[in-house]
Amino acid sequence: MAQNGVTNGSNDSHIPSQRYLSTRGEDTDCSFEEVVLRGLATDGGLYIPEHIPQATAWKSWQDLSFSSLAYEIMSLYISPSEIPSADLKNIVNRSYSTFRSKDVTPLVQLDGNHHLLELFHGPTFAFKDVALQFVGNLFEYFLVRKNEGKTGRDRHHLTVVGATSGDTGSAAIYGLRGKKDVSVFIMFPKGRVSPIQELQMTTVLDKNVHNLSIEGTFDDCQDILKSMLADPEANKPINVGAVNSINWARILAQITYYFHSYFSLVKQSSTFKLGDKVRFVVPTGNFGDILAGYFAMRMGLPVDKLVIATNENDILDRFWKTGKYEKQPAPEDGQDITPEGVKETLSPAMDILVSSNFERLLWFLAYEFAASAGMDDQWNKKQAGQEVSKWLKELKTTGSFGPVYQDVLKCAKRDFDSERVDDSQTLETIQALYKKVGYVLDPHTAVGVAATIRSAANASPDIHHISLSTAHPAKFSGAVEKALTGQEGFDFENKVLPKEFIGLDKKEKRVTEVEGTVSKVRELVKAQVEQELSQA
Ligand SMILES: Cc1ncc(COP(=O)(O)O)c(C=O)c1O
Ligand SMILES: N[C@@H](CCOP(=O)(O)O)C(=O)O
Repeated sequence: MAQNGVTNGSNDSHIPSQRYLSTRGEDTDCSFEEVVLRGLATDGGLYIPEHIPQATAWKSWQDLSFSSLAYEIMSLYISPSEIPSADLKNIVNRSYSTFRSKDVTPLVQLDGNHHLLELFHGPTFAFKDVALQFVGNLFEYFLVRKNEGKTGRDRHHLTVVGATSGDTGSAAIYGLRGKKDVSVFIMFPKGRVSPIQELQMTTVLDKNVHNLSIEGTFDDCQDILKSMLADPEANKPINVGAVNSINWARILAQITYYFHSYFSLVKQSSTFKLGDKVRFVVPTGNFGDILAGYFAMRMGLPVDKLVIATNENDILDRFWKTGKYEKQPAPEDGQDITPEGVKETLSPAMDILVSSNFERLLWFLAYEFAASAGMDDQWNKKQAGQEVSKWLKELKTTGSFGPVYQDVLKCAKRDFDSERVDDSQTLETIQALYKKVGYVLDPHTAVGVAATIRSAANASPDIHHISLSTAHPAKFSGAVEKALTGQEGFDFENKVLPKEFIGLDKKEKRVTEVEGTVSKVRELVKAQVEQELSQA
């Protein structure tokens, strides 16, 4: 094995690579490396694998460690001709060695058939670490390989630009800080991330890390990012890459914990057997986390339903109820003005108007609809790409599309349920669970737990629910203290706050305020990268 886990030859290099295509159908036959380094497809769509692999041997994975399981799953999507097996194992092992829990993502029983999947034991205390520790090492791997024997300006330099409502930013920074040949720029909406989230980002002073505070919402930051990625010519000479869940590697890495938690449930519960179906409930914003569950299900994991839990920014919940995807709901009776923009809620990481990964699910729904015509796979794929392009164009120009065909909505409802949880229900859920079992939920997880309680009321009593716990409660002290101050035994400073967060506010910070336009952000990024390269 050479530097940073890159090997030069492999016995398995004859195996053909899994190929990828864009949801808009114009960008096809791409390698895993191209997909990861580009982030967004060249036609503005999102990359998906040409085929969802079947995990025929999934039952034999039940005793594997988290890293070994991740390796097995990823091997089905990344051919050893692209990343030799020994290298992939090395990348995966290094990525999960930074987690505080030996199980990486432990499963905790809350109550009867309700379990909580704790995804916050990584460096930044949020579920994003599971993917971004891996993505950081993956970028490094590809860059080391590309730059072998090259010096100075000949080296390939990657400029990662990210948009965050709080968690992706710090997880990306911790995944990439100090790495060679990479610069990281994270845009966050000024005043709309929690104080701890902002400190987690702005107190990282590595030379390759830059925080940009943008006047506007998360959607504004995401739009700037997408515009930059869609115009590589204007970015020249820098190569812009993505760490948001538009990057396929993010989704891929998240598939592991659906399988892992399923196997943990089999081990922990006397009433749940290998092969039984489970419901996963996922607090949802950009639709990345739950999409990984969809892939797990399509690979063969027995899933009864995937339950989308939204806050008051409920575009997805409205789609599942009406088949219409619209940024703003139509005014209710007696209300003549449609409320404008995103709502600020107690679960700010999900304060999103448009969910970027929903486009990936739309492609699979459109493909299934096309396949019912009985034509061949190529035709179905072409139809799916055209349909998705049409829907997304309509969304861009009118702010909505749909209602989609009844059969498309039927397929969506077969695999998913949806629940909308408002702020008062979020607070009630944090309080009720604390009183019942003494467990402190973060507000995003509470949205999921409230949805689980509703889902359980409508499901067979035998069905087990796994709620995804997406962040540590200390990241959202405002909501947690609002719900629990005065409750017996509640002591935020001494019982909730992890030692890693103490004193963050006293540390030196670095952040730049930037006007929220593509041209201003691009200008700043280019100038900064030029400076970094000239000093390298
Ligand atoms: C704590 C937390 N929960 C839930 C979500 C929603 O996840 P997704 O955007 O993948 O749907 C996010 C942000 O992405 C988050 O930071
Ligand atoms: N909630 C996210 C928003 C960005 O989502 P991503 O999963 O697409 O990166 C955040 O915390 O930044």
